[in-house]
Amino acid sequence: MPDSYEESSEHPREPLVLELNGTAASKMRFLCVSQRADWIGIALSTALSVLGILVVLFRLLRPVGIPSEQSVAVLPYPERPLGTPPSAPLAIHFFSPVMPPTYPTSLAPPSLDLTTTLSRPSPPHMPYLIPPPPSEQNVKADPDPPDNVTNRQDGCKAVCSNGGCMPTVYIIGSQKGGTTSLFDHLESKGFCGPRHNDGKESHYLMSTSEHPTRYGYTHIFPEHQCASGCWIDATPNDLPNWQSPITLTELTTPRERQLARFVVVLREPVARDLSWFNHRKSLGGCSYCGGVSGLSYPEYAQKQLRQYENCHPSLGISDARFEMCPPFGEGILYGAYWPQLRHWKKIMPESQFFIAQTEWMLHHDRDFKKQLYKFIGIEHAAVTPDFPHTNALAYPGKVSMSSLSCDLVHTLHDAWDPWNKKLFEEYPFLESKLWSLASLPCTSSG
Ligand SMILES: Nc1ncnc2c1ncn2[C@@H]1O[C@H](COP(=O)(O)OS(=O)(=O)O)[C@@H](OP(=O)(O)O)[C@H]1O
Repeated sequence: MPDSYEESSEHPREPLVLELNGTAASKMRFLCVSQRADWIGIALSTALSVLGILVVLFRLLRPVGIPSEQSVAVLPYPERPLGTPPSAPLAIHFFSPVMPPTYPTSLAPPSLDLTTTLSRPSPPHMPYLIPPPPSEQNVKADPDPPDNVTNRQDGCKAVCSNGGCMPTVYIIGSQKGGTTSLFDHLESKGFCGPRHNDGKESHYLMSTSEHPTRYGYTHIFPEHQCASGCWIDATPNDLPNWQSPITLTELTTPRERQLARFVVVLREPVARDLSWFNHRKSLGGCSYCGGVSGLSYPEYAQKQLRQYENCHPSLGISDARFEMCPPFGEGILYGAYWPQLRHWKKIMPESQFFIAQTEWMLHHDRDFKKQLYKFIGIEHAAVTPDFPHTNALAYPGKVSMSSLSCDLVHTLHDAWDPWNKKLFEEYPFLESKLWSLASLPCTSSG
């Protein structure tokens, strides 16, 4: 048996049939490998050529306007806890996330009304409205921003890249909590809302948004279309929406998440629910108004109560109940703020939330504004008195709380009360008396 065997040029592909001892067999393996190398080489080079052609085709066919991969943050997807993610009623997807939307020219950026240079505060120290700072492991690392991001850290200015900006202020709730008046006020101070839809709410982060992308979201906030550079997304459906904070995490860089400030104004739940009922009634039929169609408020409320009582009552007042009975845009759990905030705070650092009651905001508007301005990085802005009163949506049949029977108002109050108690325990700076039974007007049956 020779030490080596070279393929004969005369019989290049004839199989070898040899009797081998152990040593020869081990050598023979190399011979076979070398014999097959040609085939493998041919296969590999063919595969590489095909791959090359595909890459060239892909780059040629990619539509103009889609960002390159480097401009899209690839971030870890937070694990979704037990239970299906709830949805919300405003199932509106406003534009294709693939191509940039067009913006109405009528939405000119408002002028900046800030008295001095804006400066972003270090994590806020406002004992009245802000919960204590989070533990260190709660605060996410802040690596260097990517090269193509304008690194503007001052004041409320957004981080912009590739022509779009990531807002730094989010009014996430509560729906019917006076968020439009609050937004209008901040707009009068130079903040800018999304350049689509109603100019206030993007509805982009909610579970109903199809294929949200960083590009699609930031281009609702186009660079150079806001004189102050301070962008807000004021979508109040985000607070009860399971998906919203998860999507926001997917679309943002760690730095952008660190700059984000979440403003939450919570309205007494019975009043909030009635306002949301009136809102849908006032529109006289709309894509998300089905829930109130043909129902009086007492009928609607009883229906919501029954659904709530039948949905995992054994889970009591718990996160699990909220997860298992997701509020699809209405009902008792839609006004249960405690588990909603807990979900958000599992994903975003606690120190970045500004939480207040609507009633407090309206009755202590100067104090509220001072604290809010500091929180969002415009502490030098002049505090102008009073909030505008917008979005009252008056219509002939508008139901007032004082016209409702005390039996109904008390029953509703009792349904929300244990959720409110949890909220007050977790945020002792909130005032339980503002939401007490005595604060709710009603008509006694006797
Ligand atoms: N300044 C002032 N004083 C008293 N009440 C006020 C004020 N600003 C807003 N509101 C009331 O807030 C309700 C609208 O809330 P939102 O703007 O958050 O609604 S929405 O979710 O954006 O549709 C809506 O409540 P209802 O009137 O009960 O429907 C508004 O009247």
